[in-house]
Amino acid sequence: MQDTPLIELSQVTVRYGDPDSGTLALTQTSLRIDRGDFVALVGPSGCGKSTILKLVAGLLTASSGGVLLNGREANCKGIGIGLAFQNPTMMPWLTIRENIMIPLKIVEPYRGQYARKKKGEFAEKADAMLARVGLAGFGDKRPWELSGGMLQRASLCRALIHEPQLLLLDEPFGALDSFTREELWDILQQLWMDTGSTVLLVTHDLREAAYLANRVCVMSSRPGRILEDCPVPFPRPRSEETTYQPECVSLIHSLRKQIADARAGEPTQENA
Ligand SMILES: Nc1ncnc2c1ncn2[C@@H]1O[C@H](COP(=O)(O)OP(=O)(O)OP(=O)(O)O)[C@@H](O)[C@H]1O
Repeated sequence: MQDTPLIELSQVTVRYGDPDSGTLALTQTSLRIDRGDFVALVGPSGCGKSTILKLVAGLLTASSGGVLLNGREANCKGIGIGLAFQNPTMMPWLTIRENIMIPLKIVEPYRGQYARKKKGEFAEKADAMLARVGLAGFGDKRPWELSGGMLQRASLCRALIHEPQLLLLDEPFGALDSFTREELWDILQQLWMDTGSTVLLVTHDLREAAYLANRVCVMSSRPGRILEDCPVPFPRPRSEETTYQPECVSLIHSLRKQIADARAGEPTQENA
């Protein structure tokens, strides 16, 4: 018997706004993600990638079809979820350490212990995470004192500090220069390998998808659905060099072609 997947979308439809005439964002979308997997969602702009993340996070309800998390209907409280987006929103009046500790203030079982532990154990946990991402000593700084890349590192710490089972990432490195982005791929890969979290990553960067993911799911143009589910078989840990190996280059070309076909509304052919 197969284990219950952590995420299961079955024949999901999402229509925003008016139930008859609103924007149809997703149709017949099915996706299964097992615990510990790392899945990248790619596809034409506006095809519904972020909509899938919102469904999984319990921030949006499907118009029809099923969205199960750990076998139960998805809602914000079902399992621990970490979130990181393209532009990390930090509270400017808090230090970086305090920003990172925000999930501990909100999520049980940490919430009940927050008042007692925020100056001791929790602060040490935040500092240890900052050190993991190369930001040792930055805990007392305010957000405006950090660069975009540093803020994105801190935002990864905040997404992971409550040890979530699931990490949802929406173009987290999209706004960064390519060197910083590649450094953060390495950091994210290490964090994923160490924590065993399940990751669902939305990205427009196909090299990023091939570097990080175990599977890349290619979506059709809006209304979106999953067209192809491409395994990424390269051994771990991967490095920037991995993305220049012929097998990886050919995978990236194939993904690019599938998305170009999807944008043109043509049927895709795997590895064409
Ligand atoms: N709250 C909303 N109300 C109405 N329409 C929406 C809403 N959110 C998204 N949409 C529409 O639904 C479609 C899918 O949006 P979504 O943000 O999921 O796409 P995406 O693939 O993440 O886009 P991108 O790659 O450009 O970030 C788009 O046409 C978008 O305009």
